[in-house]
Amino acid sequence: MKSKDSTESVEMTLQTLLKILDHSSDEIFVLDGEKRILYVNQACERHYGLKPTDVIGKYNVDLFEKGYWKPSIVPEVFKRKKPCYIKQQTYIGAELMTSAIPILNDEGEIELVVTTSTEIQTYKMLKANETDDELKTTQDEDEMGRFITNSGKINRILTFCEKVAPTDSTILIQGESGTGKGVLAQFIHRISKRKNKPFLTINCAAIPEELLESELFGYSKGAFTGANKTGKRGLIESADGGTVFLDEIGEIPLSLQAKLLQVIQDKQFIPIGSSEMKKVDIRIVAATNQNLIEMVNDKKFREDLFYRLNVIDIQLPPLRERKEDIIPLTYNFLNKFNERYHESKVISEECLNILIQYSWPGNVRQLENLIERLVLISDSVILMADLPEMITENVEQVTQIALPTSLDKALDETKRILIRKSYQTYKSSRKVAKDLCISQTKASTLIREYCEDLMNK
Ligand SMILES: Nc1ncnc2c1ncn2[C@@H]1O[C@H](COP(=O)(O)OP(=O)(O)OP(=O)(O)O)[C@@H](O)[C@H]1O
Repeated sequence: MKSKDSTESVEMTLQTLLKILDHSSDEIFVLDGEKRILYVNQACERHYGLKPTDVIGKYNVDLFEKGYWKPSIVPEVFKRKKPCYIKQQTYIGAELMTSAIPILNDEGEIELVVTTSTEIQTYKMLKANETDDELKTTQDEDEMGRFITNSGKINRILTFCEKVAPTDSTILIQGESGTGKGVLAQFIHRISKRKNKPFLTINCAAIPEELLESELFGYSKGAFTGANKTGKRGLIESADGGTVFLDEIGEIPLSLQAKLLQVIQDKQFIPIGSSEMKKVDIRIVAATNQNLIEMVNDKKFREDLFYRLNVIDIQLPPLRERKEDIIPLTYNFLNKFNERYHESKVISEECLNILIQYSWPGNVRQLENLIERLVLISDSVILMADLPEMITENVEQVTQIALPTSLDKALDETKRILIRKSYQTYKSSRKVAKDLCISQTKASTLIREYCEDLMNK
């Protein structure tokens, strides 16, 4: 009797087995002999910001070429047909120790490769002799210009940046606050031929008007009372050969705009108090969350400067218009703050669902700040209850799709959420149709079906 009980207790269904694999802290990744991905467990989401369903069935090389991880262990294991070990870095910031074990068939050909990846951070946290400073420097260097995204829109922008980065054209990045304009500027610098020269940033809104000129252009000795006796190089001169990122360019006073125009047009300027013209070789990337055209119309921004800055214009969409980025960014920040605070917090699926639904008025910066706070205040698993009310009160109740019981139900729920959100914003079937790229007839039918309670509000 006793032995039957114990046999029963170890009997496992496929579902139980999959559940066990999904709860492994390590990533398990299985390839077939054609290097196609047969299986990956949930850890995949933590490491690459991709759901297992986005990965299974794809060829390994296709994901590798998109840059989700580097380097690849697969060519080596297929070549050697022996277990291989490697250190990898994923594009959302996880560092992995990966082993790949080949399983051979009777002919000695590779039938399967089972790859297991462990986060190195777990070991780093145990290494008491490693100083915080050491950790931070390597991390900060790695992070510079890494633009985390899973969005088609952003990927098109990054491809465009790859085309324009090698030129010296001035670039204007427009987008709401916190969308990543600064990160994009660094990305452009990092892939340009100026990458080994300085990348210097100045926030035109953060420096008082009277100091901005000397910060940008510097001054000669004795230029004004209180000035440094030896004079001072400005940011533009210090960045010679590199890139100057002028953040919040809309705030630059009219009085300085002509001088900036001269730098862009003629690559030269005169420091305060000097009579000597200085030559510089810089590329300017500017950013703003203001409507510069309106400012030009209101005579607050010089038209000639606007056209000079706007040679290449990039519009960075807000986070609510690229919700596919929420998961990879969340895991990226989770990795970053877990490492910074020596924690190993994980996030629950219901919590992730709420983050996806929220509209993020403060964009990526708001998400980053929230994840930092959650890493500090939550227990080992970040739960919905840890989220601030401001977020939970402003999302649709979607917990029921966290674990959908069927594909139809999940699709129906997604449709309901999208249509209600769009209708609440636009209140017209024509605009909803445009917003969701469907016909107006279809929009009207869906509004009647899902938004009855909102129609007379
Ligand atoms: N795609 C991204 N990948 C990783 N981090 C990002 C990304 N986008 C933004 N961030 C992070 O979000 C924060 C805000 O980004 P950033 O300062 O570049 O935004 P911004 O649009 O320049 O904001 P502002 O207009 O207020 O200056 C930064 O800490 C940045 O590291």
